[in-house]
Amino acid sequence: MLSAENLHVDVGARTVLRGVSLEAGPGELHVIVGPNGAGKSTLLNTLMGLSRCHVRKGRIIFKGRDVTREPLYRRARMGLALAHQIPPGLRGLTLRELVSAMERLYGSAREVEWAAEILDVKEFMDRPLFTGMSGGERKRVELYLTVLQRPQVALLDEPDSGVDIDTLERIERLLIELRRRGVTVILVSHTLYMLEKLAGHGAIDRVHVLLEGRVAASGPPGPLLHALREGGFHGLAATAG
Ligand SMILES: Nc1ncnc2c1ncn2[C@@H]1O[C@H](COP(=O)(O)OP(=O)(O)OP(=O)(O)O)[C@@H](O)[C@H]1O
Repeated sequence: MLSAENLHVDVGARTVLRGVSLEAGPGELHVIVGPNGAGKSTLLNTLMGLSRCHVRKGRIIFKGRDVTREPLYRRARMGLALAHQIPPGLRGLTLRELVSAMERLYGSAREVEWAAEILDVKEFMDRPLFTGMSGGERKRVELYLTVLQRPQVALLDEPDSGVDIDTLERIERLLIELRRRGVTVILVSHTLYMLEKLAGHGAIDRVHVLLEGRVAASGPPGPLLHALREGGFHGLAATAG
């Protein structure tokens, strides 16, 4: 469905990714973990096609097509969506107005009623975006807007950061449901506790550990999450050599 082949990416004057490869099939949930600054957001932004991420080498294949040079809007039309780590500011619109505009673009919001329920966003419908929303509320709305695009591949950048434990549980349910519905998810997360729960449900297909712009380890979640719990990224880096 989506693969990165030996991606080397510069942001500004800095080389951030140094040969990253991964391959996610239909309906798979892949998790990217790594220390702050390892390049996780840059990887998602590059897959989405944000113009500040300059691909110096390597390719991105989406649905069998080389999209490395395709602009963001074309990738979005093909079925790729990104939930930002820090949702961009929107002004002058209520959530209801945005939902009805998106409904015209992507089809019925009724199709994703299940996501509105899981994320419990109804109370925000008549609030202007994102005025006065707490960090966790904003994350829920951002996730809902991503699902509303009915993507085939959802790139989720730390949807779980700064949210309370009840919201974490909602996000877990959302991830399990997206996977069940055949949506491919690439998730960046620091929440080991949530990842272990998801792995316990058999909901994670693969974990990739990114260290200094390279995939230091990649595999099924059990052994990798265990190694991270025991030794942190430092321990894993030592094992990976
Ligand atoms: N425009 C830029 N100019 C210079 N360096 C940049 C730029 N954008 C990102 N970087 C650097 O690239 C590195 C990777 O950033 P990125 O946001 O991808 O990390 P991350 O793994 O997502 O980190 P975190 O876990 O803290 O969110 C960081 O060291 C960051 O400072």
